[in-house]
Amino acid sequence: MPRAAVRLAFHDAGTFSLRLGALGLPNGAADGSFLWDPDEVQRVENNGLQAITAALTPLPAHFGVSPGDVLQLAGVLGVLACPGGPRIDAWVGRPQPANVAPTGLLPSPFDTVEHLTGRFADMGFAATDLIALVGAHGTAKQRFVDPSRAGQSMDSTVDIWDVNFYNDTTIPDAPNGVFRLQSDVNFAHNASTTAEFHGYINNQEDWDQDYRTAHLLMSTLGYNTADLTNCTELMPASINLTQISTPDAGGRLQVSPMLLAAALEKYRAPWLAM
Ligand code: HEM
Ligand SMILES: [Ca+2]
Repeated sequence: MPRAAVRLAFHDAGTFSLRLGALGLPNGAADGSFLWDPDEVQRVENNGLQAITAALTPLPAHFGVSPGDVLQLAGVLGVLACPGGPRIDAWVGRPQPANVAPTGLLPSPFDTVEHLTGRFADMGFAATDLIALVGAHGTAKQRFVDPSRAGQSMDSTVDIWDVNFYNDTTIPDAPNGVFRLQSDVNFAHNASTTAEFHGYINNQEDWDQDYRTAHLLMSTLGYNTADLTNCTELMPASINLTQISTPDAGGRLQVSPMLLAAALEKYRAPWLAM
């Protein structure tokens, strides 16, 4: 469910378009329109997001808040639920969705790098933001790109929020059992993105920082944070990966299941008590 929440947060924000906005046309913001327009999740590009959308749909009415706040908070919590996932600043106060999300704007794994960087620029992202954001595929699985390999993950440590994705996507052959999206492999090698992509290999600290900045921007696309309220202090603490793991011979962190269970307990406790 946390993986789906992160992807949903992206699909909610990923129909934002500065160009459409400049023309005075509807430009899907990070407005939770998935929880408001029952048809949106039926679009083919949103396959796999049905369960998380159904789980979140009753919450705006239940809590008396907007769909955008519920959906984007779920995305921030989804990242935080991953061991090692950073605490992204959380903002609330988005108004009700103003319109159904425009179609044809979400990226396909078969789009060219040029198209994808253009689309992200139209959302307001620099190439660095895009390359930091796709690092979320380090905790992603695919089901619909190749159904015969459904359930395969996009890096070799899918349960952990780490930078192995960048290495696993760059090396000539995919590690055993890893499914690489063509678009991610292209980012690793294309002249316009390869420097950013390589910059995150073995560089957890820079990635965390850039990811936090870019995800915050993503979660507020279409809004000005001056009109929103920062509620980051209500978020649970993140799980510090280095405290619950030891590096193996290859320098990769191996998580201790016992310490991970204890950390998850600590993470969930304040929320379960509510
Ligand atoms: C170039 C842009 C992107 C493309 C082409 C892309 C494409 C995809 C595809 C094809 C899948 C697999 C869907 C399936 O078959 O089940 C996927 C999964 C996922 N994507 Fe992306 N994505 C992009 C950017 C992002 C961004 C910016 C984020 C979040 C910040 C993100 C988060 C995820 C997550 C978390 C999953 C896994 C969902 C799950 O396991 O349930 N993606 N993406
Ligand atoms: Ca939306």
